[in-house]
Amino acid sequence: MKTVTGFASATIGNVACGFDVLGFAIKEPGDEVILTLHEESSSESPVSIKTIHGDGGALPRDPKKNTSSFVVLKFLEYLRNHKGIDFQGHIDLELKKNLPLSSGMGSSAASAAAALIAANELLGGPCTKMELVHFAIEGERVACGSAHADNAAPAMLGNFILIRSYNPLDLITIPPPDQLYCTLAHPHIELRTAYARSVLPRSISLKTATEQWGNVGALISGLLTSDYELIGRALVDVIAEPKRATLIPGFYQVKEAALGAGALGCSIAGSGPSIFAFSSSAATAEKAGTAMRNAFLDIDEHLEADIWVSPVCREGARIL
Ligand SMILES: Nc1ncnc2c1ncn2[C@@H]1O[C@H](COP(=O)(O)OP(=O)(O)O)[C@@H](O)[C@H]1O
Ligand SMILES: N[C@@H](CCOP(=O)(O)O)C(=O)O
Repeated sequence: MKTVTGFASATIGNVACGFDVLGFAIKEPGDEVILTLHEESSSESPVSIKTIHGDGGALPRDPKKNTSSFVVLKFLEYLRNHKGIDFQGHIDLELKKNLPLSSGMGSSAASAAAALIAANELLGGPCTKMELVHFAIEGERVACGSAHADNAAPAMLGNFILIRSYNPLDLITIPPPDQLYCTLAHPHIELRTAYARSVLPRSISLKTATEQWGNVGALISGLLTSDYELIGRALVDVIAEPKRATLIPGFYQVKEAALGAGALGCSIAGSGPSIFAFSSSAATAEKAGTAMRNAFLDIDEHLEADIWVSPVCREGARIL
């Protein structure tokens, strides 16, 4: 038997104005997937979920419904159809779910990326990370009904990832500025990605579109030139945030607190309920975290929130 452990960290999709086309990874926390290879096939499915820790029993144990096992099945299918590798053994999967579910932290994508990096290592590394990312994106379809890449791609590849095109998939890696820090505040409530997508408008005005893509261009420019003031100025979302803010108790108070503590900008992490802020120093990022946590506590709901401060992860999914 051979055992391999894969790790993939939390990601923040959208990054305010880049709905479905921009995301980045932070260093911690993340999901772990432990795969054990058995040379002999022992069941109908080549992948079995043996244990899931930390999900409170919420996640599917059916290998075709959990993102971690589903993407390994897609990976094995690809090997058979495109690499001439017809896997005849069996893989036992153990998932350590360190990321909160429906949190806005890309938890399903982290499970998928961790499983894929481990499966690829287990079978001798037949694929590149750029090949693996296709399966991680498909895992999002299982998780929330849509194959958005802004969590899956940075979970696998690290850095900021801009999705220029979904068909064909065209991903652009943007390394982070050296002094960029992310503060992530996760209130202890759940907001399902699929529901948070259902509240979005199906069409927008030309004025709104123009404002949004102007900020996307400015944000990319700020990231590439390490222009921290421009990054903050461009962190404006006029499409998703106005609709989703109402789903997050205290959103505007938390945003004001982060900016008041010196953060460059602040918006919803992915589809929420987590909220992220950028700062140009670790000290300011820590101050913003304290302010965001206190703001969540001060609202009528008195929400507890977990806070993480992290630079952007440049490595992506890795073997532990
Ligand atoms: N292995 C998995 N890890 C996390 N979520 C999963 C997994 N498999 C299926 N899901 C489902 O994915 C949906 C999206 O949740 P999740 O990805 O945790 O949200 P977010 O991306 O906002 O953190 C949830 O309904 C969750 O139950
Ligand atoms: N672009 C997606 C991002 C979802 O991120 P998640 O971490 O909440 O799953 C969206 O905004 O729906």
